[in-house]
Amino acid sequence: MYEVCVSMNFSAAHNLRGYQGKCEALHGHNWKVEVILRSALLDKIGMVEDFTLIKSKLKEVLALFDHKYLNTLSYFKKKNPTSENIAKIIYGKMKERMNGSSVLLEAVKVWETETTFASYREP
Ligand SMILES: Nc1nc2c(c(=O)[nH]1)N=C([C@H](O)[C@H](O)COP(=O)(O)OP(=O)(O)OP(=O)(O)O)CN2
Ligand SMILES: [Zn+2]
Repeated sequence: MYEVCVSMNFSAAHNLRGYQGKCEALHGHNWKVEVILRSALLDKIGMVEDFTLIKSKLKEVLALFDHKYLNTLSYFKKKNPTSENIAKIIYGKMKERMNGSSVLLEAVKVWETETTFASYREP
């Protein structure tokens, strides 16, 4: 089985409603997002999928969040903008853009700090 991964950053502000602690207040992060694709087969030029293509899709998706106050976006009106929820939204948006591909979208990892990440994959 082959895996490829593309990572990219976005910067945004958020606050976590109902959080008992400092994260309830408005603050920001430079999130790092990793998108991991998996395939048993390679295409005829030896790739799972071209990094360039994955990067352009991910860039489009992360533009939804970059330099935004996440709590004001429709996705986070009811749900908190946690790394878990962000990972699931990015997963869905990447999946839409991979429609028809034989390659599996294995997981999306969202690093909030250098030492903490949340990931989402389909069951
Ligand atoms: N499971 C999750 N836990 C937390 C999330 C999350 O998205 N998922 N988010 C936060 C806050 O966003 C918070 O800003 C992160 O705080 P923390 O990890 O404490 O980050 P710091 O850089 O401030 O770390 P220090 O070690 O305190 O300097 C919290 N939890
Ligand atoms: Zn935070």
